[in-house]
Amino acid sequence: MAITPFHATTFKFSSSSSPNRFTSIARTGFVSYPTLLNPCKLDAIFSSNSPKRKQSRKLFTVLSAVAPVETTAEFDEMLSGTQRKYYMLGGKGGVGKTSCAASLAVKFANNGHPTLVVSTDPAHSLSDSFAQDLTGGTLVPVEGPLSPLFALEINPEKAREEFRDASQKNGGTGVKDFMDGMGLGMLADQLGELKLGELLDTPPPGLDEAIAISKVIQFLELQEYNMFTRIVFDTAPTGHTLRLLSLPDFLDASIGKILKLRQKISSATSAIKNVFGQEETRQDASDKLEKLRERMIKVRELFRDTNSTEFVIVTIPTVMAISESSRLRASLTKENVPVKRLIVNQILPPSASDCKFCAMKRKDQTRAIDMIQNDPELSSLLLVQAPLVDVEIRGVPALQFLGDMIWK
Ligand SMILES: Nc1ncnc2c1ncn2[C@@H]1O[C@H](COP(=O)(O)OP(=O)(O)OP(=O)(O)O)[C@@H](O)[C@H]1O
Repeated sequence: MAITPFHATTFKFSSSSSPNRFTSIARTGFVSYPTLLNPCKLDAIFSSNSPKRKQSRKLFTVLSAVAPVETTAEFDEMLSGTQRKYYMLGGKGGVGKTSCAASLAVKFANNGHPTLVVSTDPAHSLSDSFAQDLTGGTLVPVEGPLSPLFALEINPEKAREEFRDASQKNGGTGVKDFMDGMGLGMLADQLGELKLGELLDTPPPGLDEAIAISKVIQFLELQEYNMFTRIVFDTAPTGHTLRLLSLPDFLDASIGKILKLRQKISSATSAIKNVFGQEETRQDASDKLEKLRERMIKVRELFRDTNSTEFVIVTIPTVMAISESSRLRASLTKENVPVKRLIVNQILPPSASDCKFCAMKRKDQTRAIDMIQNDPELSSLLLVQAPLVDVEIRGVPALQFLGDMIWK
C-alpha cells in the first residue's frame, strides 16, 4: 500500500482578540479544514446548489487523489489505564520532537492525565514550544490544559556536577590522591582503569541524558510527584539517544567497581583511617554513589519495560531522516527498547495547484514515505502522519491543535 500525504490543509490563529482560539482555514478559502475531514459535510456541499459546488467537486477530486488510507496513532490505547506510563520521543535533530512531545503532553492533560513533560535535550526548546518560561530545573506548571501539566527542563551541566561531586569524593581524584599519599599505588592503578575522571571531564554524548533521566527518576521517587500518570520525554537527537541506551550499563559497571574498590580501600586502610577521621564523609559519599547506581539500574529497566514505556520515533519524509530512523529502530530493538509508533512529521498538505517547487517536494516526500513501507525496521510500526503547517507551533492552543491532528 502506497502512502500518500496527509490530507490536511493549512490553519492559523483567529483574530488577535481571541488568541486562545485556534481555527482552521482552508487555503482555498471556500471549504474549511473541518469540512475537508468530514465526508458528511462534503456530501452536503455536493448535493447542494451552492455556486461553489463545481469548484468544491474539483477540489475534492484533487484531494481524493492524495488522500491516504488513514492510519491513526491509536491514542485511546495510549490514554487507557491509570498506571504511570512513559513516552520517550526521539529522532534526528530538528524533525519536530519537541513539538510532538509537547502536543502529546497537552493532549494527555486535556484527557484527564496529570502529566509531566521533561526535556533532557541540552538545547532545551520546551519553553519556546509552550511560549512560557519553564527554565530553572524544577517543575513548572504549564497554563492552559484541563488537568495539571508540569514541565521540567533538566540542566545537564548541573546534574553532571552533582554526579561528579559524588563520584570524585569516592572514586575519583580525591581517593586517588589519598591512596597515593598512603603508598597504596597498586589500588590507585585500578582506579585509572575506570577512566571516570576522563568520563566526567569530556563526557560522551548521552551521559548528560543518562544523568538527566536519572534525575527525573529521583524527582519521581518523591511522594508529591505520585500524581503524574503520564511522563513525556523530549529527548536529545538520535546520536545521544543511542549512546544513552548503553550508558546505564556502563555507568552501573563503573560505579559498581568504584564501590567494590571502596570496600577494598576501606579494609586496607582500616588501621589508619581513624587517624584521619575521614570514615564518616566517605560513608556518606558512598551512600550517594550507591543511590546513583540504583537509579541507573532503574533507568535501564525503565527503557526496556514494555508495560510502562514506549519510545516513539519522530521523523520527516526525507530519505536521510528515514534512513536514520531505520538505524535508530534497529538499535532500539537490539537494546530491547519497545517501539510501536513512527511519526512522519511535516508532510506537505495537499494543494489543488502545486507550484514547480512544491510538486518536486511532494514527489520527494512521497518517495521517502514509500521507503518506510519497504524498510524492514520501520514497516511494522504504526505510521502516524503529521502535516507541515504554515505557522510556527507555539503556545498551548497551537499545540492542542497539532496534537488533535497527530494523536488520534
Ligand atoms: N508539523 C510542523 N509544521 C510546521 N512546523 C513544524 C512542524 N513540526 C515542527 N515544526 C517547527 O520546526 C522547528 C523544529 O521543531 P522542534 O523544535 O519541535 O524540533 P526538534 O526535533 O525538537 O528540534 P531539536 O532537535 O533542535 O531539539 C520549530 O520551529 C517547529 O515549530
